[in-house]
Amino acid sequence: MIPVSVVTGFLGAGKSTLLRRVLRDPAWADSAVIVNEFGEIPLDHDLIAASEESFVSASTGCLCCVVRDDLTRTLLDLLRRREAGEVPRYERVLIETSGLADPAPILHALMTDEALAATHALQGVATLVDALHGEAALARHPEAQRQVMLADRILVTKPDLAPAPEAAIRALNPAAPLRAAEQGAAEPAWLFAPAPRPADLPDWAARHTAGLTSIVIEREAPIPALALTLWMQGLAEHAGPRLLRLKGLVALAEDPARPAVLHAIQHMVHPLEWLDRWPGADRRSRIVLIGERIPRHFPARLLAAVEAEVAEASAGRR
Ligand SMILES: Nc1nc2c(ncn2[C@@H]2O[C@H](COP(=O)(O)OP(=O)(O)OP(=O)(O)O)[C@@H](O)[C@H]2O)c(=O)[nH]1
Repeated sequence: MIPVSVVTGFLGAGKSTLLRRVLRDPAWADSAVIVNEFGEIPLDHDLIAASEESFVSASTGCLCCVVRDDLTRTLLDLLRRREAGEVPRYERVLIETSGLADPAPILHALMTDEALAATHALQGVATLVDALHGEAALARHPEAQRQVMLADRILVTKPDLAPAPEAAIRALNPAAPLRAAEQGAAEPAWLFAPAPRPADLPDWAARHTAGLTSIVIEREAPIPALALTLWMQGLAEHAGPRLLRLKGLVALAEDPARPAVLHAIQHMVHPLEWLDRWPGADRRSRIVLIGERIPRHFPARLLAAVEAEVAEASAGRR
């Protein structure tokens, strides 16, 4: 039986940061990770730098709705390839749901599929709650509420930025063990320990925030750092709290050989990180935005306008 754990938590809570850290731990490196993202292009796949032994498989779309059957198929297909020696002989599977997934239908699928139940053992649900944004997400988004309600273990992330929103968490889940960890430094043996599970999880329909869309921007030409900064400020001013999440791999004009990793969660822009090299041959900048009622073409048009202005200003200085 292959143990399977589900890692969930609202947009930007720190799921990929945690998994990247877990895979760096030699005792947990032999894990297969299935990443699901809401945006149309997979980025986390490139951001969770896997070791030789581990294996990361990515899908986009809504895991709890559209691609729910895909998950069952992916797990069984992965197992077949493991037996055939086509992928590393992983010892467990960690599923990172998208921040907008309701875990209920996912758990239901994992628990009711016969072929899956014969080969895989569900260990539990680890839910990450962002100390800074968690309380607001729990108040506004049904996905975030379900993620906490169904948690077997709760990990409060970003304790360096704010105190844990314990009252909001306990109102939804009074009993699950709770810890806090900075930058994903949680104990995997605690987080992924098998949890007792009721045999009859109801087949709840997924609950979702209405009106969320994801917008993708792809760029051939590197973007000047100043243009990127002004663009993000402009977006924040225009969209305010309607911009839930922005992440990307960006070729900056100042250093296009290494991609900069961009993260913003609502108004909070995290400091840029850098990858040592591009994950593949594709060196285009790619940015995914998730928001409520943001006009589809607005972000790309704003970026083009800001770039033109920055180019004009620097030409004027020459
Ligand atoms: N200050 C601080 N930042 C953190 C911590 N954990 C994660 N972050 C940052 O939060 C941002 C989002 O982290 P991710 O790991 O990408 O979050 P995620 O849950 O995978 O995001 P989605 O895929 O959009 O759902 C990144 O900039 C991280 O560096 C923490 O403990 N403290």
